[in-house]
Amino acid sequence: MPTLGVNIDHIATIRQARKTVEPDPVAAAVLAELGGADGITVHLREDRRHIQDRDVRLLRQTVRTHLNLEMAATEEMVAIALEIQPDYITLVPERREEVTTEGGLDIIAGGDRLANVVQTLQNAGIPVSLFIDPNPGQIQASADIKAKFIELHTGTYAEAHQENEQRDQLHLLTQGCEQARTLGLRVNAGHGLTYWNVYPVACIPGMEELNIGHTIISRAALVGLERAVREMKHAILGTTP
Ligand SMILES: CC(=O)[C@@H](O)[C@H](O)COP(=O)(O)O
Ligand SMILES: NCC(=O)COP(=O)(O)O
Repeated sequence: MPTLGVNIDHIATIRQARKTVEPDPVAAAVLAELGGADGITVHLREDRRHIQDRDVRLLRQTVRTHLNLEMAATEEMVAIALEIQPDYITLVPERREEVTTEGGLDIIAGGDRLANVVQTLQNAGIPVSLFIDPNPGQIQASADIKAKFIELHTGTYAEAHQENEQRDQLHLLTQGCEQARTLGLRVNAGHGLTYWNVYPVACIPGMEELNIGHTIISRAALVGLERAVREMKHAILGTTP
């Protein structure tokens, strides 16, 4: 079954609501790891709406599992990544006006510029994951530019409320994972996964890591972060806490 990367962005959202010092994402990462997180994911956005540069620098020193830095494929972010050296990077699309990530990165349109970003980061020893829709053309393009991983965007699956639509989206994710593995890509998934919809995605053969944030932080606000992470680990395994 896949491992769990806990995205702690929205711990920082609470802090930034008052531009104060608490809750500290660095402390949250410790609690998430104590609860069983296999990795910590943070999205350093161009607009710094939640995670700050200071958070990423301190997390590099304190995370004991692995640190996944989500970022746009910009010069600014590449420079930060090369300085901080996360365990891996996930390139994601970004629009300042968006509430949250709205879709996958367009690898096909990214062309040589995106290929050069992937090469620069991987030449520096940082494996790159590309956050993409489960689209065969985007998966092929990800392999063509020699990314190590893809992260399949599960947002459309998560938003599907009809059983047949959920089934169709799950099939797309399963097919996408199979195609990616055949091309030598390692496969993660994430976005919009919850305690109630995660298990079918966790059962996809070859799925390595699920990056999950909002639902865990939401539950943590009521029951505490260690417990929320432990319960997500059980949800992924299909076991009872
Ligand atoms: C790429 C993705 O789905 C999330 O990891 C991303 O971090 C969402 O952005 P927010 O955390 O700002 O909602
Ligand atoms: N890449 C997905 C992620 O890190 C968390 O997304 P979400 O669970 O907050 O929607």
